Amino acid sequence: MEGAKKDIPMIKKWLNQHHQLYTAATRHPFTLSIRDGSVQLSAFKRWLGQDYIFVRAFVPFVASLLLKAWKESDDDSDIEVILGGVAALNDEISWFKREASKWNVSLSNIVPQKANLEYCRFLESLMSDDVEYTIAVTAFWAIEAVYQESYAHCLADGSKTSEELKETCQRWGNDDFGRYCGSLQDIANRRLEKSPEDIISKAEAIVIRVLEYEVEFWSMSRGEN
Ligand SMILES: Cc1ncc(CNC=O)c(N)n1
Repeated sequence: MEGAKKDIPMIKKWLNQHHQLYTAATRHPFTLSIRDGSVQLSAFKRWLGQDYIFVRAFVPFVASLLLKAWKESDDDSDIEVILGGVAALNDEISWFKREASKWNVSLSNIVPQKANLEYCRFLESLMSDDVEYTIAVTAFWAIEAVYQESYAHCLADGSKTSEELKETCQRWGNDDFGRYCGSLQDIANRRLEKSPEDIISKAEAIVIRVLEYEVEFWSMSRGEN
């Protein structure tokens, strides 16, 4: 395990090892249906309302991550990258409100579904002071990367995404968001490289859980659970 393998960034190794699960999250039937134009409006609206709830819970998670970065990071630029994520979320919340009114979705009386509640509870567990910065920033990368990959694919060659859903896909599928996810991946890899084995395996387990929660979230949007 020492030597040759050391030069391969940790996240790259994990994405190879867990390729099937990563593909399940980033090429899910829900986003594939957006891409091929067959998505049901009811499913899209369900996703929109549920994701608004998720994003509201994501804000305090990112705030807790900022705090961890400030206390534990060895590189000042981490704060700036994460702060970019906060700025995007600020925009995103306004966008959800506009998009919801466009589709006649009421955001005030949405009942969070089981998969969403469980994912939000997981986020909350990561906000604890006991969770190391390295673990939390790796989880953050995974959460953002699934949306980036999923929605970029809806805009890539051969997509038949309807005009009215392109803006949604752009939100996470645009090149800036892609570069931002790349910066998060670099941060996570840099931290993991300096981490002891127990932190590395904890981070890997967390990434797997994020991917599983994302799969469940997409399936929930299709009304499957
Ligand atoms: C369920 C889920 N996962 C990731 C994201 C993307 N991050 C922030 O918007 C999201 N909106 N929803």
